[in-house]
Amino acid sequence: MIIVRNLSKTFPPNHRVLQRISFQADEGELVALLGKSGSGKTTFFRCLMLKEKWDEGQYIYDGQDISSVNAWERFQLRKQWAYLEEKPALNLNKSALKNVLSALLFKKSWVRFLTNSVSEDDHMEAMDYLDKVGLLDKAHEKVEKLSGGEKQRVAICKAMIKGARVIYADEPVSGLDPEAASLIMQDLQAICRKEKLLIFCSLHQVELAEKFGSRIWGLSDGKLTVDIAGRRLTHREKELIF
Ligand SMILES: Nc1ncnc2c1ncn2[C@@H]1O[C@H](COP(=O)(O)OP(=O)(O)OP(=O)(O)O)[C@@H](O)[C@H]1O
Repeated sequence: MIIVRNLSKTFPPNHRVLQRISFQADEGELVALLGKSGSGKTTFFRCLMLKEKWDEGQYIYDGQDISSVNAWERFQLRKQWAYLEEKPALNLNKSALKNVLSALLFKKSWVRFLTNSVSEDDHMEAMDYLDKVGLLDKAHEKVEKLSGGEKQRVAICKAMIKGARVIYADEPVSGLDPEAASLIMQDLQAICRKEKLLIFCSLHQVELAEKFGSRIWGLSDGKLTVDIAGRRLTHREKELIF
């Protein structure tokens, strides 16, 4: 699904953040990305989401070389990707349900877009996703009243209803207590398996990467120093990352 060869990124004047990163990742994989603070995890995601330009390297998505796509194709590609942040960008004054439905903005027909109307199907689909993440009873609750973990689950529902095929989750469980963090990781693992998504998830907690990652990557000094199937990391592997 994604093939990257020798991707490098330098911030001016000469801060090299990513150095010749190469990998292939496919649908159904949950890639847990570990790395020290400042190791380049966010920059890496931003490059893959075309929010940041890279200096050199080849990036192929679904067989298509990204360097050759035009602005319209980029726009279409971006619709297939979702970004989950530590603090999800939600409208706090609106209900969980309305926040989820807002992700349909670009999927709606023009008539429904202009009249801002929601079809019965959209409504049911949004409720289904909220149900899947255990938020059905909070569907009509204002987001400002939800906990950090619940807000993150609303953001996951937004990604799902948008029809995202790739999710970039940038430290989605930072700031959550261990139980809430584990629930979010369980949700990501479940949708990854069921919907055959490709999920990249940057984490600071090694244990979560070991428990939920189908694959574990380590980023250090701008290089992918570890790329293994999900399992307990050895001492040596941890040293290569931290
Ligand atoms: N727009 C920018 N201009 C210049 N330098 C930047 C820019 N964005 C990030 N950097 C630098 O690139 C390096 C990597 O930053 P990045 O945010 O990608 O790391 P990270 O691994 O996500 O960190 P953290 O775990 O703390 O979120 C840092 O040294 C940062 O200061």
